[in-house]
Amino acid sequence: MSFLQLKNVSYTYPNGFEAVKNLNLEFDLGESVAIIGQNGAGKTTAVKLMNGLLKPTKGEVLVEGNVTARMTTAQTSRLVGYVFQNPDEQIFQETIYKEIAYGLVSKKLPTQTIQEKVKKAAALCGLSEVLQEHPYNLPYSKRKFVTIAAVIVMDTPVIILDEPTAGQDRESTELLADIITYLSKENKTVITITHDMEFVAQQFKRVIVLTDKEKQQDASPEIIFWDFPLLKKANLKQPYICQLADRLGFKDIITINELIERVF
Ligand SMILES: Nc1ncnc2c1ncn2[C@@H]1O[C@H](COP(=O)(O)OP(=O)(O)OP(=O)(O)O)[C@@H](O)[C@H]1O
Repeated sequence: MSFLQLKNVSYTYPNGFEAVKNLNLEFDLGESVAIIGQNGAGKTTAVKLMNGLLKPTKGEVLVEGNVTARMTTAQTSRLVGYVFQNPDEQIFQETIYKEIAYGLVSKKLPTQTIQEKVKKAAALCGLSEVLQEHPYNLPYSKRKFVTIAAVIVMDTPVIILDEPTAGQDRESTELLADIITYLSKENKTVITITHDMEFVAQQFKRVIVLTDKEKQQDASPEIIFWDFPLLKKANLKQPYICQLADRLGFKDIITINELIERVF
């Protein structure tokens, strides 16, 4: 049985708008998965259903075999951590240390354990030097790493990152890739929503495409980024390396190394 399952899940917002329809998905521990799709496709709604912030209006979400509709949001979020799209919806402490430590303090862990865990999460997220700063002394892109550290520190089996690449420069995107790789090695399930197709091609072996509330595809990037009707339907662009390979007459390539091997 998969750790996280969505079975025929639909969600209609209180205003009557259906944002997710008949979604069936399964995630195992240790998997690293990207969710992509046009604006408004239902990606954020889908992940909020996974961590219990929303409960399905039809179907079931199961975490470790338990139905989230019968769990409190707090219980579900102890298993499925969610880093919000907008860090400013998540940050409310006056130092970065306190922000990362908040969940651990709520769990009443010993101070030394808290210090050790915060130090480790901060180092992973490139925040070791700024722990005593006010979060709003950092730029928006760095505040996103504060919220990532605050979720990682809770050690949940599943971690959802909602658009972590938005507004990030090359160095920060590489740091994100390192964080995701580290978490996968720790046997965490990492589910990442992103509009950065280059990042998806480089980082993920499994990609889920949502369009207009429904799942269109759940496959490897090699399949997804060479499925032109799907890319058109989902309003997605091929990564540049695929575009170049296509012009050179090669197919099914998604990395620079693959292209080099074919050319030379
Ligand atoms: N609280 C809400 N009440 C009503 N409709 C909502 C609410 N939140 C989101 N929606 C609508 O549900 C649809 C799906 O939104 P969602 O944020 O899940 O999409 P998304 O794929 O994450 O989009 P984006 O890539 O732009 O973040 C959109 O049409 C959105 O306007």
